[in-house]
Amino acid sequence: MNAPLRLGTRGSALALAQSQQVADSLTAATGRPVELVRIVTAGDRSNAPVAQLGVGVFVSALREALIANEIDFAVHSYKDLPTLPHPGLHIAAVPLREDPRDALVARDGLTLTELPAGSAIGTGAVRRIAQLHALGLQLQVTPIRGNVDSRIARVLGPEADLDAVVLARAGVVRLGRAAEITETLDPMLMLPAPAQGALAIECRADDADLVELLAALDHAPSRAAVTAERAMLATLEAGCSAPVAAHAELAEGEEGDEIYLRGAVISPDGARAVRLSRTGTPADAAEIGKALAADLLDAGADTLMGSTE
Ligand SMILES: NCc1[nH]cc(CCC(=O)O)c1CC(=O)O
Repeated sequence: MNAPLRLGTRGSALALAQSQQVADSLTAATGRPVELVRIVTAGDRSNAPVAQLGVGVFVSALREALIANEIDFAVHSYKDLPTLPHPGLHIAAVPLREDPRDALVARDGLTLTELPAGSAIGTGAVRRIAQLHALGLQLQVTPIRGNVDSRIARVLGPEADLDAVVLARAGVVRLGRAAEITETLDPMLMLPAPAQGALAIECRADDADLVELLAALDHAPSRAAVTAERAMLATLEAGCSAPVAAHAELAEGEEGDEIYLRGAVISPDGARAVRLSRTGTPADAAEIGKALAADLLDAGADTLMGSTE
């Protein structure tokens, strides 16, 4: 019998939206019914800042449910996954990636450069804070946290207290709120987080039938791009604790597909940055990422922790 596959998900609006989208595309591609199973994570139960909890708390409850066979598979925002692989689990698919860029939601339809000096701009990630400082726009950068809806409400809600927020475009799009984005930020200004906009579909490594079934959702170019970005991040983590950004693009070259990987390490105060790039073939995605990380370290990435930490 075709019993429904159990897809474990967090209860946040974004997690539910992306899990439902994956469930629908799996059913469309394979005919298998999928049911969503809500998993409450330690991160959902706590009000402590994410910086203190670490994003890992959102992931580990789902992984424990997988290992305990309470669910069959899980959908993660790939950028929230630790770089170390989890024993016994397998990333069976990386579906077609959403636009990986960051987005601005500002009052009155303003773009980043149109914001008047002194405007209050909110964002949570140290990577975004560092790059906003690096732009030298005389903005008042305010650290914020919370889900996508509450962050947008800080600009557009009845009790708005900020002129703008920066967040991942993919999350806003998945929640159906793309119309509220006032500018999608060029990676030259704001290089995204490694794997931003991509999902990771994970199941038990020994569940061979499911590994094969889920492969129907895999999108090879998206997987190659994410592999390059994450290999860069993993190599840098050993030697550097400053904010890291990466963006891989695939393009047709004269001898087949080419991957173009850009990486940056920025000091937290934005005063100094190392930005470099590398190209190669998609088959060498991981090697390109590792090599770019080595280049960044050679160029001084490990010396970029500023005095703000
Ligand atoms: N940091 C939390 C997080 N993890 C994944 C997304 C959504 C975008 C994505 O899937 O990369 C977000 C929100 C954000 O950064 O604005």
